[in-house]
This record gives sequence, C-alpha cells and structure tokens, in this order.
Amino acid sequence: MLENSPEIGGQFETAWLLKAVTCTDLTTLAGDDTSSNVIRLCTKAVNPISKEILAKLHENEIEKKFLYDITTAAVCVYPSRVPDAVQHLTKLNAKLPVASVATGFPSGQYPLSTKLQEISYCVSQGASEIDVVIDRSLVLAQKWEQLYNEIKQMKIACGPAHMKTILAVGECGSFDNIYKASLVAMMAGSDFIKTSTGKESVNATLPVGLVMCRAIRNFHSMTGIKVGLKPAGGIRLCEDAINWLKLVKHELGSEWLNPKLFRIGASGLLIDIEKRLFYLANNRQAPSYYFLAI
Ligand SMILES: O=C[C@H](O)COP(=O)(O)O
Repeated sequence: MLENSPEIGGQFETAWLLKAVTCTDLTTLAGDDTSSNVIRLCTKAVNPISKEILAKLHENEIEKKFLYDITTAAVCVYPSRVPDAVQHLTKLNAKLPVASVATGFPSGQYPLSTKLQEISYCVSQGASEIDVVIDRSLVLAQKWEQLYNEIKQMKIACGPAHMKTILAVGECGSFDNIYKASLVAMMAGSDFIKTSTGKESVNATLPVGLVMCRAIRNFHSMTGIKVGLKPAGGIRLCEDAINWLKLVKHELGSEWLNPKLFRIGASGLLIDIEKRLFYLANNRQAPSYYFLAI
C-alpha cells in the first residue's frame, strides 16, 4: 500500500507522473492567445511526451503499451479560441475534448444573461466541457439560493457538455464559505468543482483542496453522485502534481484518480513533468508497470 503512494523519488514515480499527464487539462488563458499558440497547445496535448523520452520509456514493454495512446485529458482555452482548438484536434484526428472557460471568466462579474449566452456560444463552437466561474459576491453575501439558481441555469445552458464550476477559492473569504459553495455547486448539477481561475492572488492550495474533497465525499455519501475535482492555478511542479494526487487518493480513493473525476488545470506543469521523466527514463531504477494498478 505504501509503495503504491504517489511519491517523488518513490518506486513508481514514473507511473504517477504519467497518471498526472493523463489528468491534465493543458491550458492557455492569456490575453495574447492566438490561433497559432492554440494549435501548438493542441499538438502538445496530443503528444505530451517528447520522442526522446518516449523512446527510452518504450524500452520497457509494459510502459510501451501504456504510452501508445497517452494524451492529456483535455485542452482548455478562451471562448474565442474554441474553433481553433476544435479544428486542429479534428485535423490531428484526436478525440481530446476542448474545454472552454465561460461566464465572464475570470471575475464572473457580468449579468447572468450574457454568461448564459457565452456558454451557448462555446457549446455551439464544439466545446464539450465548460469551465464556468461563479460570482464570488454571492458567496461573500451568503446568497446561497441565488448562487444555486445561477449555477443551475448554467448547467441547463451547457446541455450535453460537462460543467466544471470554478469557485475562485482565493476570493471566497473562508473555509466555511468554500465548503458551502462546493455543496451548492454540486447540488446545482456541476460535474466537477474547480478551485481557481489561475488569476486570483491565491489559487490552488492543498488546505482548500482538503475542504473541497471533504465536500465531494459528503455529497457522494448523501446522494451517491460522484463529482470530480479540478485544482487549477499555480500548479507548475511535479511535486505539486504528486501532492494533489496523494490528497485525492487519500481523501476520495483511487476511484477518483482518473480523468473522469480528477483534472489538473495547468499551463506550465507539463514542462516540469517532461524534464523529470527525461531524468527518470535515463536513470531508471524501477519499471512503471504499477500504472496498471493506480
Ligand atoms: O484553469 C487553469 C488555470 O488558469 C491555469 O493556471 P496556471 O496558468 O497558473 O497553470
């Protein structure tokens, strides 16, 4: 059990890092995003590990099997960039979902009507996952019913698209508020709850992750419904990814450690994972066949 824990330097570190890659929503959310950098992002999402590292990992027959189809979980972009991502992924013949942020990202300080129009636009352009952001003023004023109604309408606007609800925890005021906002978001039909936009001064932190995991666990035991967790914002190092995997495994169980129930939203994490995999592939101590079991 112990050796099956995600650890840097642990026996199965390679496997856990590969797991982190498959759970990553590879993200670009910059004011100067263009179709060119979205095309590059999609190409990277489909081929997240460089040929040089793959060649090394391919030396192990079991790794080879798992590496054949490895991609990130999704790409995540602004609404105006959704068509670029959809077209390029189609060209690459990749089944990767396109996630779009919406609802006045990152502040959420827009009328509900325009937020709903944004969602409809993203879905019409081919986004199959919508990362909506809540209006933090409703949390700070404890207007839980209004928050519920807004999220519920967003969920309806998403139609068949999966909805991840960003709480922007750094602006929610207290752990108590984060716990309540998590429950309200789940009650209103969110498929995932997500920590942050990446634009707040405090983004994904482990104490907040613990509160959100507890809310997910309690909601599951009350309703039988499994809601996913997406930490996002400032997750840049292998250590960060491993810590989140560890938290989710400990609090929610291995069942949650797959892209259907766990995502890491990150723009720069893959660079560090690739660096570390390069090191591990060249200084191999253990096979990563434990990927089978995690
Ligand atoms: O939703 C994803 C976040 O915006 C990514 O934040 P990051 O650029 O700090 O990784």
